[in-house]
Amino acid sequence: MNTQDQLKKTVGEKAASLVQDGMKVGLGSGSTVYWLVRALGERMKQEGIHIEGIPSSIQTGEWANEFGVPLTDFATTKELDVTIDGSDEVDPNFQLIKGGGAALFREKIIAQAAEKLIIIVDASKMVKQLGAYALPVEILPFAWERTAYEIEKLGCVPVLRLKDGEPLITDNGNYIVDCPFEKIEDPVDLDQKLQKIVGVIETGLFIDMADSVIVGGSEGVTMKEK
Ligand SMILES: O=C[C@H](O)[C@H](O)[C@H](O)COP(=O)(O)O
Repeated sequence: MNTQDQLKKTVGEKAASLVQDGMKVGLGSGSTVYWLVRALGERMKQEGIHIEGIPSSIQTGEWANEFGVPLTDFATTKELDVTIDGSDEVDPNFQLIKGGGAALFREKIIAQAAEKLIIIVDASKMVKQLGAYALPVEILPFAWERTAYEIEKLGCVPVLRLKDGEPLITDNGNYIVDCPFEKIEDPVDLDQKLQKIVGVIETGLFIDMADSVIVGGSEGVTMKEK
């Protein structure tokens, strides 16, 4: 396992240790969340705690099944105690860019449903300013070229995300465009402008949502609170 994967494992396990018996937990997506789900399954087996999760992607649901974390859904549960998720960038105000794994729409739903959002990252994701990571935006396949044209007016050239040479289809049946803004001076303003474009389903900007960030770096694990 390389150093970055070791850090992802460490922060995933740290976050799992904060989950308490009886909690309903939003389970994010991505390679860091893999370690979280695995550690939650371990805790359930070893400590006998019982939790229920709602996954933000088909992949996370499969991991939950693999590691024995029971799942529920929003038909039976409207509020979660905590959501734990990875991120692609985190700025000093805890504003986030997410969606590298194309799961941003469901991730934002489980983030909003939770009393607390904990973000787990290795130190490479901590940035002074958002934007070096191209911002993922989920858009409707219908007229996607027009939606991308409107996004372009905000200062980037959106790139349709492909998989095996074809447009990547999200778990929700939509497309993703990756938007290389490079420097996002005002994430709140950009998010508002993007949300106004008809055809934009959801943006990868998570504004004022994260409460804590668990960071794994060379000097160990630190938990930063807002
Ligand atoms: O759509 C994917 C998510 O936003 C992920 O949480 C994000 O891309 C971070 O993933 P990873 O932990 O694999 O770096």
